[in-house]
Amino acid sequence: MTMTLVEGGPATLEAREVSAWFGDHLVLDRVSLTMPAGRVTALIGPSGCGKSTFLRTLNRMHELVGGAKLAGEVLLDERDVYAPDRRVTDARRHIGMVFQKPNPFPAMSVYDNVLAGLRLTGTRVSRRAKDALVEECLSKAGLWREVSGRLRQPGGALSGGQQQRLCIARALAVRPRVLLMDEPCSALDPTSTRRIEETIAELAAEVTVVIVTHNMQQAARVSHQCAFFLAEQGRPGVIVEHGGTEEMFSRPRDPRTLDYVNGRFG
Ligand SMILES: Nc1ncnc2c1ncn2[C@@H]1O[C@H](COP(=O)(O)OP(=O)(O)OP(=O)(O)O)[C@@H](O)[C@H]1O
Repeated sequence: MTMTLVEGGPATLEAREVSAWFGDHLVLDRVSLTMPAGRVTALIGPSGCGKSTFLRTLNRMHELVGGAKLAGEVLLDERDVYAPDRRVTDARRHIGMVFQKPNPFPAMSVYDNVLAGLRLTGTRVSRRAKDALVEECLSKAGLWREVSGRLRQPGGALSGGQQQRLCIARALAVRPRVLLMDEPCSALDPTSTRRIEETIAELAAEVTVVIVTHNMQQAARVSHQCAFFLAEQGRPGVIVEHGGTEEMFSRPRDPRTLDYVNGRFG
């Protein structure tokens, strides 16, 4: 049976009073944030303040950790991704993720890497549709021109930056409505970083992007809005302030935000 791929388009993601625990350790305390459709939201803040944990609550990856708990709601276009009738695989298909370290399947071809997510979701498509999808996703990830002649080579043979763009292409192939990126450039050289940033800018029109970054220039370059997380003196992480990126960098309301974006701590 051949199914057509479900078309999505960017969705608004809204976290309402999200708290997260590892065992008894509360690491996020009632965090609320709206990540608007088709925009890039950057999560910034010092190490250990809960940015990655927050990101993982958004597509139900937090619950994969033994002993992890969560309270609050995450709404994808107003529907709770944690609703009892909502399948966890649906949440993860609609809300894709790209990790800090590029993680393509190293022995699998570039072509098959792009399509790997379709297998996991059980989506079957014709050969011609697969070819078109591979080209489309690699193009959107800014990689097509570099790899169009080596689609049968293993994913592990690409450079680190190319591998990360391959992971972006793989995430796009299941047509997510939101793409979560956890420090996607931290393992990459400046040229590859620039390519990924260009890719993010191009993607924003069709997928909502939420990116964790320690690089303030990167946050300023790629995001439309920022949320500043902080966990003070052993307390759980909270959002101190969020708003338009330009405003957050030039005239934030909270002095701690100003200190952080100017590199005075963290
Ligand atoms: N798997 C885990 N088990 C137990 N505690 C964890 C786990 N993952 C994270 N934590 C704790 O949760 C808190 C938030 O960590 P998290 O990784 O979300 O912060 P972060 O802001 O993303 O940090 P960084 O910028 O260094 O990646 C920290 O105190 C961390 O030690």
